[in-house]
Amino acid sequence: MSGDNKAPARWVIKIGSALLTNNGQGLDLVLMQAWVDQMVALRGQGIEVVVVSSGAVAEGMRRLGWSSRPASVHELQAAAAVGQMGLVQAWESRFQVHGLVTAQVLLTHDDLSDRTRYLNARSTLVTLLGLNVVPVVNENDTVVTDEIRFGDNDTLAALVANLVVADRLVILTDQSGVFERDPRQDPGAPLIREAQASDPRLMEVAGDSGSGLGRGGMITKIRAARLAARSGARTTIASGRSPEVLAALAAGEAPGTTLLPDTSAYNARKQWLAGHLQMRGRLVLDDGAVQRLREAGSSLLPVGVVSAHGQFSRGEMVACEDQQGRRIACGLVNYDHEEAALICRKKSSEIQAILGYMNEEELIHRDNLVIL
Ligand SMILES: Nc1ncnc2c1ncn2[C@@H]1O[C@H](COP(=O)(O)OP(=O)(O)O)[C@@H](O)[C@H]1O
Ligand SMILES: N[C@@H](CCC(=O)OP(=O)(O)O)C(=O)O
Repeated sequence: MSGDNKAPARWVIKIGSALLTNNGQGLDLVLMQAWVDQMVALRGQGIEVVVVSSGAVAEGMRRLGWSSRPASVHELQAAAAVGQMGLVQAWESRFQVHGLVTAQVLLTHDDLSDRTRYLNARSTLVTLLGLNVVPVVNENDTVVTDEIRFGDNDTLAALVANLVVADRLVILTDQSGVFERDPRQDPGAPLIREAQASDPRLMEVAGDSGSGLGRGGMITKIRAARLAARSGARTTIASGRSPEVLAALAAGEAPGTTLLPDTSAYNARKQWLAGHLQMRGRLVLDDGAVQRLREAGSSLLPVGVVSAHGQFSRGEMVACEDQQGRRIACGLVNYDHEEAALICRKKSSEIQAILGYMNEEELIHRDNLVIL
């Protein structure tokens, strides 16, 4: 089993309110188009993109002619409902320039804490990515109550990064990154270029939101980096106004502040996978496949799979067993149960002819496989 192609990289890109709405003056359509152009280029390089877009409340306030953030939850929710229309219209039309379709995904805390809803949210997002659609995520502000709200989209973006097991979380904001002191108070403060996400000093330098529009400030961004690190994602906090910031990241440059997971991204992701997703089915492997998985750390190709059991969708967790029923590994599968049944024992070069399309040449890529 070799499967040497890299699994598609996956980035979650979060854009904050002040940045997106030009400090509350209205959606910055020029900047949005610039990010969209770069995201489309990322996709051309094999990087799947999920957008987490704030700005519903800020845009709703502007549309309703409110100059200060209302105190009552109901008014905030009303503003979010108005503003969300503007947000999704703007994203959809910017991506349409490139012939791409977007999808609105509104999530609440319950969606990510309940096991079944978590897996449904995951399947939907992974399916959308498989369909070449760009998901645009926000909190479902109109139905959340204070006790159950994420409150800030930094946390939501990190949980989405966990959900889709992203490689990278990019938080675009109105500052160039994390500074040693809030640059709104001290414009001379030096920029922190790189740190471990877990570094306790970060919590000391990070302050609240200085814009009055965003909710989180730097504290929630650092916490988000820690959450994202659990599933192996590195986080970049950078200025969304810096030209070509996403393209620079894709080119291997490090604009802004990079916050790294403690263990290698690979190990963190594997540990997280092992503990956080429910098994939805089983693949029975032949002896050769068992040996390649254990000894060579290879991907699982369909040719080494004898049979598929259970009702799993693409992107869900399945167990890999030997023919005596011993569990060897588990991992995120690239095909659903019907497709898997059709391609078992077949060479990857035959997938296209059998299914009429090919997602990936492996059933489970080694990056998404945990050997037990
Ligand atoms: N150490 C720090 N480095 C950079 N910005 C900081 C820091 N501490 C606090 N901030 C504030 O965080 C703000 C960004 O957070 P926020 O307004 O919530 O943005 P967003 O809307 O992008 O989520 C910055 O404008 C800045 O005033
Ligand atoms: N769901 C809210 C998100 C508010 C929020 O977290 O804003 P930010 O701190 O700018 O990312 C909205 O769309 O207004």
